[in-house]
Amino acid sequence: MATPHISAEAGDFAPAVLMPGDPLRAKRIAEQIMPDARLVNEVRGMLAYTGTVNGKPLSVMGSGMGQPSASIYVTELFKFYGVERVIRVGTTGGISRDVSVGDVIVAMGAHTDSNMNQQRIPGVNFSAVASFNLARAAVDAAEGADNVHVGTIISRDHFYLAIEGQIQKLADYGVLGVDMEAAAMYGIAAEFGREALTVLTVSDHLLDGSKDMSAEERESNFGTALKLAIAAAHS
Ligand SMILES: O=P(O)(O)O[C@H]1O[C@H](CO)[C@@H](O)[C@H]1O
Ligand SMILES: O=c1cc[nH]c(=O)[nH]1
Repeated sequence: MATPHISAEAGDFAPAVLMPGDPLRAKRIAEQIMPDARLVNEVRGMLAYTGTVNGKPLSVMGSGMGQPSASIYVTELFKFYGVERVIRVGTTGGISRDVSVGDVIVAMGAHTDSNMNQQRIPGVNFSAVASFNLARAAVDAAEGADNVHVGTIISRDHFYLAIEGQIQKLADYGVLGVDMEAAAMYGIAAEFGREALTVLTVSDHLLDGSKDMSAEERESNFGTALKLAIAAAHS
């Protein structure tokens, strides 16, 4: 079997899939946590691996950047490969003054400026929320660490467009950070009755850029987020 974007065979994916935006980060994660990892997709360079962690099956696959790209892969994983859980493992720009570069955010809900979930239910502003069970497992695995925050983020379509006053207002509302995929992933999980969670490492801060990570650090500083994501995947 194959889909337009995934060439894996039926059964090639584990029930839980970790999804970083960058396919090369998927490769690094797979090599780091699964000595038995095997490549199951490379269509369009969107690398996916399946192996085991502590004897339990797990897959890792890139989602690409932005809600349309992530939506294609998450939909195909749920619809054609029987995947039950996706856990996004990504980077975020900090918004709240309570979060610092290097901290981790467990995203319970994702506001968005995108129209993707708006199209789902006529007349409804869809609430994009994480699986409570996955979030609880991730938070439990954090064991009260004070650099792990739980709350809302915003999934924006633009990476660069700055709208005057927007970030400050989001901070006023307690929004912890920004990414570009979570809201759509949560919407697709609701559509298919499956589970999704997003665990993000703060790579930069939109209100204070003095400690922002380098591009290289953004790709390698995700140890805590990975630990929480694996705990959620296997909960
Ligand atoms: O680090 P990843 O997972 O790619 O996540 C963030 O980084 C990308 C932008 O640089 C967007 O995909 C955003 O959501
Ligand atoms: O979407 C994102 C992700 C990381 N950092 C940002 O500033 N924005």
